Amino acid sequence: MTSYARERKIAELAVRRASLLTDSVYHSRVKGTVTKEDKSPVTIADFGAQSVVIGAVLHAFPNDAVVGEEDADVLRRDAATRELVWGLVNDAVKSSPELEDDIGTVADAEEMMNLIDRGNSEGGAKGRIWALDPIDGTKGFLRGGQYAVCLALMQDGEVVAGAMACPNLPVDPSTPSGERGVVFSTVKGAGATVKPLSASADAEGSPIAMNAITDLSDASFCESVEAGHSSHGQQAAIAKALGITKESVRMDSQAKYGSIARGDGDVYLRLPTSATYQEKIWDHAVGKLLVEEAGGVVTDAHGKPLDFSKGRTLKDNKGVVAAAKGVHGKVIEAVMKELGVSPVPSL
Ligand SMILES: Nc1ncnc2c1ncn2[C@@H]1O[C@H](COP(=O)(O)O)[C@@H](OP(=O)(O)O)[C@H]1O
Ligand SMILES: [Mg+2]
Ligand SMILES: [Mg+2]
Ligand SMILES: [Mg+2]
Repeated sequence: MTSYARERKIAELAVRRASLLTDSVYHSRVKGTVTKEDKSPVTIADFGAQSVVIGAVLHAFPNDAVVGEEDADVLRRDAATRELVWGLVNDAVKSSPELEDDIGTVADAEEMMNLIDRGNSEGGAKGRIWALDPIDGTKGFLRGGQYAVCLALMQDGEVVAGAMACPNLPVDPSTPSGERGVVFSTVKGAGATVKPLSASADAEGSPIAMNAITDLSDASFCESVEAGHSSHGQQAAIAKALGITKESVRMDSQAKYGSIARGDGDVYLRLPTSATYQEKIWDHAVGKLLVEEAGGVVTDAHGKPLDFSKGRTLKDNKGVVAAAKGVHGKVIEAVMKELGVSPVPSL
């Protein structure tokens, strides 16, 4: 049994280095936004972060595969955008020379594009495969909301370790106007931790745990900001049926998983808005393990475990429901009722 301690450390260093890059773009006027074929946005920061993270992973584990959200097609065609991204990547690598032994460097723009394209694994049920979302919540990133740099390792189709940087999440949830920027990390069976992004790379994280609630009347739930990503209307109806009285907390990205994992909220609902959309593995891999390791349960809207072994998408699942162990069953019952489906026999 491997402890995945090194994988956890490398993942943390990788998302930290990438988040320096994304944070600099977040605070800059130039976001270099391009619209993808599916009409969703991607920015120079998404490309830069994908290159930095894959460079780090492959420096430490050259034989591993990566499923990354982005590819370098646009950068190969468009020299101006390529140069902008290369400037960011070069700065991020140069600003952390002490990390070179662990996570390497990126030599030039050509290597940068090749690294981005190494995220082309088809995923699957065999071997070591990393799932990477260089910026999860790109719309939030552009709007000035939450976003996250998300990385997880899957072994034979099961998520076993990962790290997630959330540069805009308050370090202390009770002081939202205070310092921002945290990094979560986790290994299956070893718990989950959080620490400020400002802490040194070697600093120990603090263990996190979900609120161990059994009664939902005092619970709070979170959901996407984007109404197109999950059904706000159905989620409101479910919350009402469960006796949840607090307003939903709307937040972009897998920061939602991090928030409930550290007890800022209790339930994350993501009910599909379309019958055909397939959730992407990189939108859920690290978040799911963080919640489980903090004492929660994560399934799809029908109560089925999320199956990461099916390729780049969770094609056998619909939606996501994450909640504390003591209430997850009740939440699923309410979801099924709202969706008009009968519960699976195991529940
Ligand atoms: N119709 C849809 N249903 C569910 N998720 C969707 C969607 N269209 C896009 N997404 C995903 O929603 C993610 C953001 O989730 P959230 O709304 O929780 O912030 C996006 O990640 P990116 O921002 O990495 O592209 C994208 O992959
Ligand atoms: Mg995207
Ligand atoms: Mg995403
Ligand atoms: Mg993304």
